[in-house]
Amino acid sequence: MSAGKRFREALAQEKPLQIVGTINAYQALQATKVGHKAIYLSGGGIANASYGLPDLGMTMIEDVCIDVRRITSICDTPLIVDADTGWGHAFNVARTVKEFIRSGAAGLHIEDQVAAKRCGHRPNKELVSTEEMCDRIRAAVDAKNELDPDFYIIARTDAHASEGQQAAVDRALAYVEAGADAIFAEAIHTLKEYKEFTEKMSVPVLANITEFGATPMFTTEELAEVGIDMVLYPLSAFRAMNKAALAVYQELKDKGTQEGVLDTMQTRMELYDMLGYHDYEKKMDALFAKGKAK
Ligand SMILES: C[C@](O)(C(=O)O)[C@H](CC(=O)O)C(=O)O
Ligand SMILES: [Mg+2]
Repeated sequence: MSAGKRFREALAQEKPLQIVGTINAYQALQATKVGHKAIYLSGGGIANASYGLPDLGMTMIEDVCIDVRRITSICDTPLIVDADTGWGHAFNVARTVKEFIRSGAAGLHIEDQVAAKRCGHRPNKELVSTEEMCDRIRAAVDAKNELDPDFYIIARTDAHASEGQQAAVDRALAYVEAGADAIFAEAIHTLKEYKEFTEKMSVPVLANITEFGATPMFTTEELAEVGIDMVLYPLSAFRAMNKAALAVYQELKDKGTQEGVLDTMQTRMELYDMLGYHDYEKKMDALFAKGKAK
């Protein structure tokens, strides 16, 4: 079953479908173990974690594909990937889609910002025209139909901040018309506004419940009531990991021992269990010369 198909099955099973950010392959395993049915690779997260850069459109397609492959090679949970602005004109967008599919992704979101993009929750975002964004979507749909027709194309509009709610809804309607499978309404402020989206769209709508941004932390229950189909938590675990790591570095520097932060750490056994370490070890002992010699 293609990754796109697996994502569509997950979407049919859970409403709203929680899509949780997994910054690397290990986190993908952890999210899956907990029972999450869909995972996400954040563009901001790749820029921050893999390159130490801000989320300002500085990473490129291959930078992203490297991280996509790392996750999909070890984890079957369908992965939605942040394609930012798609890295160029329509032909580039088509390549982006094909490379994502070849890398094992289940879907992507592509946004209507200019190439010099910003995080969706920061001021002064600039958008391309509705026509140019529709070209991006048409190119994406055309490309996925060649490789995986179930690959899921989510059109993100950042228009709410600069053009207002009505313009954002109008743009989203045009994006659906252009062939988007779903709409990502970015940086929305109220449940009422989400409801306007879900009532007007003939396709599923995604709410991005990222922390410390423009959108309050609405619960899945509240979002379900206004018809939201997918809820994204792009960087929640990443932010927590960062804070935990900083505390460990600080503790080592200050105290000369990690004793005081040991209870914040996953144990060796917990780590190994997640990785199936012991199964690998058994295989090693059974199959390979070095193991047999012991
Ligand atoms: C979803 C997002 O595009 C991402 O890259 O994860 C970001 C998330 C964030 O910065 O909190 C965005 O909303 O622009
Ligand atoms: Mg992003």
